Formats: sequence, structure tokens, C-alpha cells
Amino acid sequence: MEGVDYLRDERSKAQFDVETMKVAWAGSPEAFLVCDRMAKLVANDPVFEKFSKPMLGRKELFKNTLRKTAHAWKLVNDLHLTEEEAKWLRHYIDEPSYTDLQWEMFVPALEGQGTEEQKKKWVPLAKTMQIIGTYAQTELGHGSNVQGLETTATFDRQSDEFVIHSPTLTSSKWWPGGLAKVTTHAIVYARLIIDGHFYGVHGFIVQLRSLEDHSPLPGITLGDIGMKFGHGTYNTMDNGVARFDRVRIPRDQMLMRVSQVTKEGKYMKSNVPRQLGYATMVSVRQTIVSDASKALSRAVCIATRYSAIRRQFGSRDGGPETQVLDYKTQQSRLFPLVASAFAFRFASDWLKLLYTDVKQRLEVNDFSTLPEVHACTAGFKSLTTAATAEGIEECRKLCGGHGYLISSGLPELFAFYVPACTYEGENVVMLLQVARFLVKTVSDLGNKQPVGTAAYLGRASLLVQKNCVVQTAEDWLNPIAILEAFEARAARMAVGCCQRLAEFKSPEEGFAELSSDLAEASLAHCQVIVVSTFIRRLQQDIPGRGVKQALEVLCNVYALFLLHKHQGDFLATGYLTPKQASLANDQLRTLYSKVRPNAIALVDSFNHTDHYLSSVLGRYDGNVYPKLYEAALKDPLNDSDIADGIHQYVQPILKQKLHSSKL
Ligand SMILES: CC(C)(COP(=O)(O)OP(=O)(O)OC[C@H]1O[C@@H](n2cnc3c(N)ncnc32)[C@H](O)[C@@H]1OP(=O)(O)O)[C@@H](O)C(=O)NCCC(=O)NCCSC(=O)/C=C/CCCCCCCCCCCCC(=O)O
Ligand SMILES: Cc1cc2nc3c(=O)[nH]c(=O)nc-3n(C[C@H](O)[C@H](O)[C@H](O)COP(=O)(O)OP(=O)(O)OC[C@H]3O[C@@H](n4cnc5c(N)ncnc54)[C@H](O)[C@@H]3O)c2cc1C
Repeated sequence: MEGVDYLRDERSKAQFDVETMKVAWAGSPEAFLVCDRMAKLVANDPVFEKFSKPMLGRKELFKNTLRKTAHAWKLVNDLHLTEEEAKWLRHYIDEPSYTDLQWEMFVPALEGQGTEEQKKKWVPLAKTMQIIGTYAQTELGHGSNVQGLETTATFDRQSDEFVIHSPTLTSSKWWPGGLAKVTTHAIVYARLIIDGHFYGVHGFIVQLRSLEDHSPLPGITLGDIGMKFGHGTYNTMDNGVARFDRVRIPRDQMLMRVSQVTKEGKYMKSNVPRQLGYATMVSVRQTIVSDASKALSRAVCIATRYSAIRRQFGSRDGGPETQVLDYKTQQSRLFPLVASAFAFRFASDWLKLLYTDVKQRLEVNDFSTLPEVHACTAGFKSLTTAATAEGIEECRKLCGGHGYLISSGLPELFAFYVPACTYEGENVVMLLQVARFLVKTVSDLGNKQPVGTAAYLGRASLLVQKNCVVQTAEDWLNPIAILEAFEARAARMAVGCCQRLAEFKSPEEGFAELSSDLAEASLAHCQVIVVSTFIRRLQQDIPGRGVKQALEVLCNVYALFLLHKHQGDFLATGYLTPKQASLANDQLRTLYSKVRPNAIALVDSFNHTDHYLSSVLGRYDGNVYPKLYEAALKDPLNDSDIADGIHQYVQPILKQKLHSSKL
């Protein structure tokens, strides 16, 4: 049998309806149709070919992306694509480019932080790409500490302008995508100074380049910050450096939704919290969670298909060897990642609803849920990106040696994905934000009943006393038992941290000293939400033969895998006994056997095209070995039998050897 037959055989074993599962993964029939159409549009267009990328030098790589981006924009206009469709189009093109910043950060920053008047002026220009913008917050010396930024925006009452200035080397803007070569504008975050007084960090719309000839405007120095990790991936993007030498912008180019500066130089705070200035980051963190499920689904699709084709050992009589997918070790590394992709997908759907809700509330100046939404987006961003980055690398290892080939698609995916752990809020820094929220919630328990995602903490006094009642491995299939275990562990960790915080001289000193424990408690809290979101999703109507059952198995795999991985926490907090932890692991092994017949069908449900996967190992048809061979032959080194440099550098060595052996 060939790889093609192996996958056909696997598909025939599926116990659920794949087409309906595709809709469950996409979120709705409409969402499925949009994704499917955009994926095929990209896959069938030769302009979006990706194979040659790893062979290109930096300049060609960059130009190639500019060409693709221009073609994509033409398609958006010619085909009258909606914003949603255009977003999926960019997603399937699968190359970081300046348009990510334009649509994911520049436009949301204008919409979220601009006044009505500002939005009316700037948003249409941006949405029609008459101006191209980036989000210039991070500096050479500061990224995480936004209030520590050094760029200044000094109000000049006489000319009614702000003077944007980079006073030090470390104040150079450093990292913004598209800044080096493309963007005409940026939202520059700078410290506002009026009459020598500092008024905190604010966003300013600054034109960077001439709209006529694209050259940098006077006083602005722009450049690229250099090559990044993984040749063909993030180097398609011109992350840039910018320095400002007393650049003047009109007063009305300060984003003034949160606070205003009048013509007279009076600083006026609106009735909105200053954290609204951070709203763009909340919006993007929510997008990043959705991206995590996509990236992880891509990696597990490759690793699962290849694991069904790859055979090693197990044959003593010349018969077929064992499919590596049948090894329990392979299953215990791979199936939790398949389950995580689904868990993150449902978590991101839920987060989108939460975000839509807070956006509507903010419109009418209701800020009550902002701290919870900030904690959720920050925590989910950290949890999902860390697990996805680790998961992609695990999938590479699951593919053995071939996983290290660029043609497997996994090294490039990892290189593309891994900065998500850093950008939009470094992951540990984000967990510490969740910790602040948890500490406040627990400290306030006497006065205020927590709601929403923190509601379970309202039962903290019960959860710290109760013990797990599980007696058999079967009991671990009960969602109530699972959820209570996660809640009890998270509540005990949060309460334990708060009790120890009280022993320090000041809360700040305690927070700093206990920050590692607080970060772990935050992760536990986020896991409660992801697990409960998955459980709740299964309580909804899910049509299709066997679809709900297959998802139930995955939900249990996700939860029990986490329980096994973090069993130290579950045992240390005293909620579980070692016996109960061991029963959870027994159940997990049984669940892997239930996933096994559905494995290929589950990853087919992601509906990924071969173009999107860009992996010889993950091909839908399973024709792996002939295509691996074909891909290898296309390497430039195989253009000739005798490579450049052989005559010059190798033959003299060989000849010298002959000469010395004569002596
Ligand atoms: C939160 C910080 C770390 C620091 O805050 P802190 O020190 O506490 O101080 P303050 O700033 O004073 O905050 C005080 C209180 O405010 C609360 N707070 C903080 N943040 C928020 C918030 N956002 N909302 C609400 N409340 C907030 C805080 O908790 C305090 O509360 P309290 O007093 O305790 O009650 C902060 O400084 C920070 O956020 N730092 C991180 C900096 C950061 O994230 N920078 C991002 C820079 S931009 C960037 O990185 C861009 C990257 C580009 C990536 C490309 C885009 C990706 C998009 C997805 C791709 C889609 C493309 C499609 C293609 C495809 O899919 O393939
Ligand atoms: C690919 C990529 C694209 C980017 N695009 C943009 C962009 O378009 N626009 C933009 O403005 N920025 C962009 N950035 C910058 C990005 O937002 C920052 O790098 C990120 O916010 C992290 O900040 P930092 O680099 O200052 O890390 P640092 O904060 O210096 O982190 C270094 C280490 O210090 C630790 N640390 C920091 N603070 C604390 C603390 N309080 N407690 C405990 N530990 C701490 C961190 O956990 C980390 O381990 C991009 C970055 C990358 C990698």
C-alpha cells in the first residue's frame, strides 16, 4: 500500500460526518462558506505560490510580498469582497505583511481611540488604502512598560501643534510592522508634555512619508531593524525603526477619545478610563487567540496525516510495519494537541462574543466589564500562544527527521508563529496582568460577589475545603467532576497566593516576590475558562452523525491531558489524591483509543488546502514519498552534479591528499 491508500483507508474508518464537523469548526455554515471560498481563491491563484519563498534573498522576499499584497487588494476591489472575506484572504495568503498592521492595528486604533470627527476624517482614508498605517508603540528601550516610553509630544500653543521628538537612542521606535519601507502614517505613542508637565502616554497620528514620492518627511529617519528568526517567514515584513527630530503635527492629530488638549493647552480628561488608550491591544489579543487555533490546527493536520503514513518497526515476517500513529506515545503527544486546537477554537469564538459585548458597552461609556475582558484577552493570549508554539515544535518532532525539512512546512510555521509569544504583550507580563485581576477579585470577596469568568471564585471558601469524589476512571468522564477539579485547583492557588501576599510589608513587594506563583495561578484560572467554554459548547445543539460524540471525546482529552500535565498543582493543592490523578491518566489512555479511528477525519475537518499547509508531509492525498523526492530535486543545489565551489575548494584538498600519500 502507498500513502495514498493509507489515508483513504483511514478516512473510511471515520465515525462522524466530516462535512458537518467542518461547519462546527468554522463556527457556522456561513463562516464555513466564506473560509472555503477564500482558501480556494488563494490556492488556485499562481500569484500566491509559496514554494520559492525559502530560496529568495531578503529584498526579493520583501518585493514578492508587496506583489502579493497588491494583487490581494486588487482582488478585494474587483470581487467586491467584504471586510470579513478580505481578512480570510489575507489569512490564507499566509505571509506577514504591512496590511496586518493596517487592518488589525491602525484601523482599530483610529476607530477605538479617535473622536467622532477624527474617525470621520481618517478611517475612510485608511479603509480605502489611501493612507497606510502602522502602530508605533514599542521603542528600542521599552516594550512591555508602555508608561515608560520616552518619545515626547510637546504642545506648542503658538502654532497649535505637537512636536514629536525622539530624545534618546532608546526612544527610537523599534519593531512596528511596515514602518521601515511601506507605511505612510503611524499612530505614534508618546508622552504628552504641556508647559513642562507630563500627562502620560497618548497616541498621535503622524505622517511619515510623502504621499507623492514615498520619501520620508523632513525630520524623520526610517529604516529596517534587520533579519528575524526563520528565513522565509517574518522577513517578508519590514519591521522598522523610526526617529523623530522635532517633527510638527497639527493638534487635532492627537487621538482624543480618552483625553483632549484644547487650543489653549488645557488637558481635559473625558469621562472614560485611561485604559481605553490600550483598547487596540485588547482587540488584537483577541484576534491572536483565534490565530492560535489556526496555526495549531495546521501543525496537527500535518503531523497526524504523516503519522498515518509513516511506518516503523513491528514487522518480523516482511508484512507492513506499524503506523507510527498506532504507538501510544505518539498518540499521547499528538491527540492532546488536536484537542487543544478545538479547545482554542471554541475559546476564541467565545472571546469574540465577550469582546463584541465590551465594544458595545464602551460605545455607551459602560466600562464595568473592561477589567475582566482585559484579563481574559491577556490570559488567553498567553495560554494559547505558548501552547501553540510548543505544539508546533512537538509536531515537528512527531514527524521525525522529515519534520526538519522546510518542505514539511513545520520549521517555517514555527518561525512564523513563535513571536506571537512576545508581540502584543509578552506572555509572562500578560499572566501577571491576570494575576492583578485575580488578587483584586479574591481580596474583594467579602464585599463583592464576582461575576462572569471569575464567578467560581465566589465559591472559593467551599472549593478550598471540598475534596474530589472521583472513584473510578469512568467518573472522569463527568463534566461536573472535571470542571470542579479545575475550579478547585485554580481557587486554591489564587487564595493561597493572596494569603501569602498578606505576609509581606507591602502588596507591591509581595507581588514581586510571589510573581512566579501568581503567574501559575493565572494560568490555572485561564484553564478553568477554556475547559468550561469547551464543556458549554457541547451543551449546545451540535448536528451531524457522531459529531457531538467526537467532540466530547476531544473535550475530555483536553481536560484530562491538562490535569495530567499539571498534576503537581492538583496534588499540591490537596484537591486530588494520587489515586484519583492516576485514574485520570487511565481514562486518558482509553480516550486516545477512541480518538484513533477518527484522527484523520478530525484533521480533515479543518478544511485546510494543500496550499495553506504548504507541507509535503501533510498533503491531503498522502502521496508523501514521491513528492518529497520531487521537492528535494528542486533544490538549487541539485541544478548540476558539480556544484559551484567544488573545483575551487574541494578538489585541491583531494589532490593534496593524493600527493602526500605518494611521499
Ligand atoms: C499592561 C501593561 C503590561 C502594563 O500595565 P501597568 O504597569 O499595570 O500599568 P498601567 O499601564 O498604568 O496600567 C494600569 C491599570 O490598567 C490595567 N490595564 C492595562 N492594560 C489594559 C488594557 N489593555 N485594558 C484594560 N485595562 C488595562 C492594568 O491591569 C492596571 O489595572 P489595575 O490598576 O490593576 O486595576 C501594559 O503596559 C501593556 O499592555 N504592555 C504590553 C505592551 C504591548 O502589548 N505592546 C504591543 C505593541 S504592538 C505589537 O506588538 C504588534 C504586533 C504586530 C503583530 C501583528 C498583528 C497580529 C494580528 C493578528 C494577525 C492576523 C493577520 C491575519 C493573517 C494570518 O492570520 O495569517
Ligand atoms: C515580530 C514582532 C512584531 C512586532 N510588531 C510590533 C508593532 O507592530 N508595533 C509595536 O509597537 N511593537 C511591535 N512589536 C514589539 C512587541 O510588542 C514587544 O516586543 C513586546 O511587547 C515585548 O516587549 P519587550 O520587547 O520590551 O520585552 P521585555 O519586556 O523587555 O521582555 C524581556 C523579558 O523580561 C520579562 N519582563 C518584562 N517585564 C516584566 C515584569 N514586569 N515582570 C516580570 N518579567 C518581566 C519578560 O517576561 C521577558 O522574559 C513586535 C515584536 C515582534 C517580535
